[in-house]
Formats: sequence, structure tokens, C-alpha cells
Amino acid sequence: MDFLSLQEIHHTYFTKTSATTALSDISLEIGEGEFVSFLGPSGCGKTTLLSIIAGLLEPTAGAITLEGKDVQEASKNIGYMLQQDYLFPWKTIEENILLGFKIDGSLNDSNRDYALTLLEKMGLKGVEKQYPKQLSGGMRQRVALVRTLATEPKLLMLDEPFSALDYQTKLKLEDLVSNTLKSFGKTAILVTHDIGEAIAMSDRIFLFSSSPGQIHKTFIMPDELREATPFNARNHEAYSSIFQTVWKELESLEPANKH
Ligand SMILES: Nc1ncnc2c1ncn2[C@@H]1O[C@H](COP(=O)(O)OP(=O)(O)OP(=O)(O)O)[C@@H](O)[C@H]1O
Repeated sequence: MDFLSLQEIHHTYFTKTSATTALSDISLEIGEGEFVSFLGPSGCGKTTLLSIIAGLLEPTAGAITLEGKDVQEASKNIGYMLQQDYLFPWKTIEENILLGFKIDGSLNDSNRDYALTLLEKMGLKGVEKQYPKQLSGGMRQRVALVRTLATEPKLLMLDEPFSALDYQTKLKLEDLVSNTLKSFGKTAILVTHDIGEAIAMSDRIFLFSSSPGQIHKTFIMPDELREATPFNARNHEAYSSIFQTVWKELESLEPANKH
């Protein structure tokens, strides 16, 4: 059984005067432990699709299941990492990472220890009593990842989580996130505009075309890149020819280049 399955998803936004079809005929399957990326031009429906997978938006048509269950039932098994870290500035790092447990009343010694161990694993031991503004952007994103992983989600949705970071921090964080998710065997979907990031981090890339959003092509990354860390994948000899291939496909989808 596939871990996540989308069957013929279609979504149209209706307003009083217009109808915009954001997604048309999206079918895909993602296996447990797989890391995939959604790549595509602006407006191709990536955010709409993530909202549908998260169970926040009901598609106009189509079915979606997580481990065979309707996604609405499964939505608490989904964690997010977004472009902004959304840490509460008036709460300490420890309070921020334990917030999910506090809200649903499940905080206990065992999940507190687990969250603090994750913080240590992310190289952040000692920041527990500090406030978000005392940390760098990269550190805050690591805290956001700890908060997400602490609740042990089965599926992670990463919506451009590195795009606000400087290049060096982004490369380091790509490696950290990739290694961490692999070691926990987590399934992840990354939304990104960065072709290199998609190639370096993914097992497969779904390239979307727009108006309406459709899967234009699927790229399967070769084993030598999948087995490498994102940093090493970017420096691998196979990387540049894949980059060229994906780049050309993406270029052909830009409105000015459509014939
Ligand atoms: N609430 C809404 N009401 C009407 N149309 C919408 C709404 N949200 C999105 N759309 C339209 O649906 C299409 C897909 O939008 P979506 O935000 O999902 O794309 P995206 O790929 O995430 O874009 P970007 O990469 O720029 O964030 C666009 O044409 C957009 O204008």
C-alpha cells in the first residue's frame, strides 16, 4: 500500500464573478520514507495542493489517503516547516518546542525529554531558556524543525523552509534536515523554487505546469545522488546534467516561452 495517495485531484476556486482552476487531474503516490519535491512556476498550484494534502482544503474532486485513511482523519499525523519559523517571540525556546503538547494537554516527562533530546541533536543544547530573538535565522529554523518533529508526525510538509536564509546556512540546514528525516525514516514533501535544492534533497521531483496546475513531468533522481548528502549531491558529477534537464523543462513552462 502506498503511504500517501492522490487520485485525480481537481480544484477550482470560485468567487462571485470568476472560477480559477488551480489544479487539474493530479494523481501521484508517495512511498513511506520517500522525500519528494514539488517544483514549478509561480501559480502552478503548489500551495493549493499542500493545503489539500494537509486536509485544510477540500478538493473540488478526487480522493486523497494517508496510510489508507481519509486525510481529514489523518491530519494530526502531518507536520510543517515553513518559510517563516512562527516561533512565539515572548516564549522561550523550550516553551516554543513544547507548545504542541501544552495545547493538547499531552505534555509529560517523556515527550519533554524527547523534545529536549531533539534540540540537542540539532546542535542547540543550551538555548532552552533563551528567546527566539537571541538566535540567528538558521538556529530559529532548527528550533522550528524540533517543534515539528517533537510531535512525531508521519508526513512532513516543507514549504520553502530555506528560502529566507543566507546561502551557507541554507546548505548546512539542507544537510541537517535531510540527515534527520532519513534517520527517522520520515516521509517528506518539499515545495521549492530552487532546482538545485530539489535535486540535492529529493528521491523524486514532480514538475508542475500552470493554468491549470498539472504534473508536467516526474524526475527520478539517480541512486548516487539520493545516497549522498545534499551538499555532496550538489558537487557530484551527475548533478549538473540533471540540473540542465530540469532547468530546460522549467524554462519551457514559463509563459513567455510557451508556443
Ligand atoms: N483563495 C483563492 N481564490 C481564488 N484563486 C486562488 C486562491 N488561491 C489561489 N488561487 C489561484 O490558484 C492558482 C494556484 O495558486 P497557488 O497559490 O496554489 O500556486 P503556487 O504554485 O503556490 O504559487 P506560488 O509559487 O506563487 O506561491 C493561481 O492561479 C491563484 O491565483
